[in-house]
Amino acid sequence: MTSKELTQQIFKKKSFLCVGLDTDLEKMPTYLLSEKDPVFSFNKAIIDATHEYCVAYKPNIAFYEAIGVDGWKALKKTIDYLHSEYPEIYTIADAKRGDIGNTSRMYAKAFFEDLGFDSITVAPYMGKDSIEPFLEFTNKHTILLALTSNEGAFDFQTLKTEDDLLYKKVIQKSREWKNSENLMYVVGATKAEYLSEIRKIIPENFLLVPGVGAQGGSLEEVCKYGMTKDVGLLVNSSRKIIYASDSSNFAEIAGARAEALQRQMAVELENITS
Ligand SMILES: O=c1ccn([C@@H]2O[C@H](COP(=O)(O)O)[C@@H](O)[C@H]2O)c(=O)[nH]1
Repeated sequence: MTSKELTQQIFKKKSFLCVGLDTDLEKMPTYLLSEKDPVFSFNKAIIDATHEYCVAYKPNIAFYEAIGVDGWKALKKTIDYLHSEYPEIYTIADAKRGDIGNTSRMYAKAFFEDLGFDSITVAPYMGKDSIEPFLEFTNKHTILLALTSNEGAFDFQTLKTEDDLLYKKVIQKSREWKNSENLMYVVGATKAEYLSEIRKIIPENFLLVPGVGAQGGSLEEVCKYGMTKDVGLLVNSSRKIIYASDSSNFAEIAGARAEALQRQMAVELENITS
């Protein structure tokens, strides 16, 4: 999916919500555990109940890898289900990959070609040749970790270099890479006050913003500092939506949580269209 098509979906659905599919056998309703594929059953129920209110889903690959082959099968079934039932939905593999170029190319093939995700998150630490293999893919996005939502982001990302903070250097440098128009960036909602500075460097790129919900980030602050005239935001919430309840109507309650966030987003979108 292109950025333009994603923006069209955002205005159509009045939502820039991304629902995180961080599916954990220990957190889902226990009655699902007797199903043949509990991870897929849970994901399907969440997707069916929330798809009206969001434009993207972001399975975090760690949750699938953690349960081995069954996890990979459930991930594949989930992405195939999205492609067949809701092809207008944007998909993000939150995999945080990146390696020497030869290996990065294999990661890119796995997530873009085999699984068919629209985008993947990558770590910038290994530099240009570790990211460019991902950027070669047409109509696919590579989402670079810029300023993450966790406390440890301050260990390295905000270190002063001779001319700028490290995370800003990462963003600036990435703009020189081949096919850099295919880049998006991760900026944590818990770091919303940094967004105006970030927008000075990348006024137009999409930002994937995790951290609203369980991590306490504010949607209003993210919009105030990070929203562009074309929106330019995908705001993710995982646990607060998918584990809103562990009763038999968990999906309905997740749907209500997603709808509540979508309504706040519709108000924010009014501000840029009126
Ligand atoms: O900076 C980052 C980068 C990625 N994440 C991921 O997003 C979700 C957030 O989940 P919540 O339950 O809404 O807190 C999760 O998959 C993280 O690994 C992030 O939080 N921060």
